[in-house]
Amino acid sequence: MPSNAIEVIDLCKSYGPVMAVDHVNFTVSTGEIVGFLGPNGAGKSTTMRILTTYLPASSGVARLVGYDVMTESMQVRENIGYLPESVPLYNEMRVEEYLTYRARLKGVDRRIRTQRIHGAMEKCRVWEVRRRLISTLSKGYRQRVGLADALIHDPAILIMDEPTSGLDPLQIRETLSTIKGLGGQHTVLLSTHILSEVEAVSDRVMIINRGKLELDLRMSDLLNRQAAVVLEVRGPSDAIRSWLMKQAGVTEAIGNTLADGTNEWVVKSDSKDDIREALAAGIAAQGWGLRRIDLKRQRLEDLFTGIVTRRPGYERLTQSPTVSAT
Ligand SMILES: Nc1ncnc2c1ncn2[C@@H]1O[C@H](COP(=O)(O)OP(=O)(O)OP(=O)(O)O)[C@@H](O)[C@H]1O
Repeated sequence: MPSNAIEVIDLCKSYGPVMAVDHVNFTVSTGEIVGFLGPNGAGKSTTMRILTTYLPASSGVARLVGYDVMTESMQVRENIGYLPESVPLYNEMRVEEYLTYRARLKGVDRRIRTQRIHGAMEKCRVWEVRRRLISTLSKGYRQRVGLADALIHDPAILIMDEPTSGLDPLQIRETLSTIKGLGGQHTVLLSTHILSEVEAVSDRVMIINRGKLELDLRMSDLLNRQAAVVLEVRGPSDAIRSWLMKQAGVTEAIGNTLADGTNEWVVKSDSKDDIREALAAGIAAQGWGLRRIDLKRQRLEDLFTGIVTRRPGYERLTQSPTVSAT
């Protein structure tokens, strides 16, 4: 199996004048769980529908486990499980009966069929409703039956479009824990609007906005990225600003005068080290009064809002098509 489960090169899709997917490049390594985020109309579903071979791209290349979505769509479908936002199920069938039907349709070998169906029902926690008519199931159980269906042929890649939409908080937690358990054995690409879901389950996050991939970042790197130090300092603001800007690692110092005349500073640094002690010592040595010093980590929500509303300082941060995700 290739080390990149998903490879997307310069992918474009236009609907008339609307560029729904605009020269998108990314790779996903085998076993990774990647959260695919974006505001409404960003191009998430279009990208996923191209990857799952339900929609042709206008140009560019997409390969899943090495198979091209345009020219090898059968092989792609054999290797993926797709959970669309609203799961199409046969209401008049019972859960196990439906999964047996789907396993047959997907060509799961008869000798291992029962084992696969039982395995998928256990993994997705639908064992207790296996004899129930699908029409009588709650939305959460229907979603899990859809997930069991997506898993039944043991696909290398799972693509899920808003898998928790419409679920209650307990069902969301259970679905997320099921998804997290799939990483390693399966490569997972999931789209969602809910940032905390991505933080909870993903190894990596990609943000698409107006068809363009704006961010592609490992969750572990997010923690180290652009930490800001918030300070409250009593002293001459011009002198404080120019002193702050001379300190090692400092890239930006934004001041704001508080009601009592003290200045609050948000200081950004590109250093991986915590610069608070050095700043505190330096401020004391200058004879200024330090009232507060906090480290503020950048959260996914800050990045998402910054990109979607195009705030300065939130530059595009993606891989080039030739750089591996590992
Ligand atoms: N069949 C279509 N015909 C014309 N335009 C379309 C079609 N499908 C999608 N679009 C447009 O393409 C853009 C991307 O849509 P897409 O559904 O991929 O976004 P999305 O990120 O999945 O949004 P949402 O989160 O709302 O589902 C939008 O501007 C949308 O209006």
